[in-house]
Amino acid sequence: MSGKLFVGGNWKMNCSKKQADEIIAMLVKGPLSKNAEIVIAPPALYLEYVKSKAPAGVDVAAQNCYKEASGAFTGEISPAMIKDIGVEWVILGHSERRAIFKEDDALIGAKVKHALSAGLKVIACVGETLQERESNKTEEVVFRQTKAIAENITTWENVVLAYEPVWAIGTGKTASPEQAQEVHLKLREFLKKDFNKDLRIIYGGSVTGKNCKELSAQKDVDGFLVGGASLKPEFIEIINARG
Ligand SMILES: O=C[C@H](O)COP(=O)(O)O
Repeated sequence: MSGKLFVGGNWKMNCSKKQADEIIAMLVKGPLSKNAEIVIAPPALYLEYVKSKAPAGVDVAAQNCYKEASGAFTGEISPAMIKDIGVEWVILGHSERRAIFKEDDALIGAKVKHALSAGLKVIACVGETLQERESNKTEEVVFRQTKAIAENITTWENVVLAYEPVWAIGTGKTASPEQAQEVHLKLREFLKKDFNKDLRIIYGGSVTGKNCKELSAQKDVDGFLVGGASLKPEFIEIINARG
């Protein structure tokens, strides 16, 4: 899919207010390519603060939300609350949510549906573990996860699909540009065949200033979801990967 390079920065459970200020100062200084769509995802506690300080052209995302608008769900936040503070995006289905917090395809699908109906835009994540890749199950796993998401999409233009092989997340072991391209193309073909739709498909997993250019040059890589490097100065290099 052509268009701007989509660059998401997932801060995960990192940063203090002071560190948030430092990252924002780095983004204010830039330079930020006009050919990039930038979305940063701080922890929920800092969403409103980061939103108020982020420079023009940098959007903000929550890292998760629940599938209901309100109620007795201690510890959760709803899409309505995210919208209420002026934040437009949410990340759903991240592999850390799947593995550590035991979120399954059905819950992720329900979250996608509700977030979209509340007017949020969604970065929905899929990806196989090392064991699944080594037993040739990559396709089966990412198709199953993508199907559970796609079946719940009502507004396709408001969804970005993030392919994040679990073995590449936070490990320094990036998928090669060929490995990323291969899965992205398969996902695109799957969406076309089963849903007659296209989505922006971004790559996540140890993206750095060093490997971003080659990855971003792949035909079916529409951008990145960056973890660790989104907290560092090299995030600017990644934003500018395509110039
Ligand atoms: O959401 C981001 C991904 O989990 C990638 O994290 P990473 O860049 O630290 O490997």
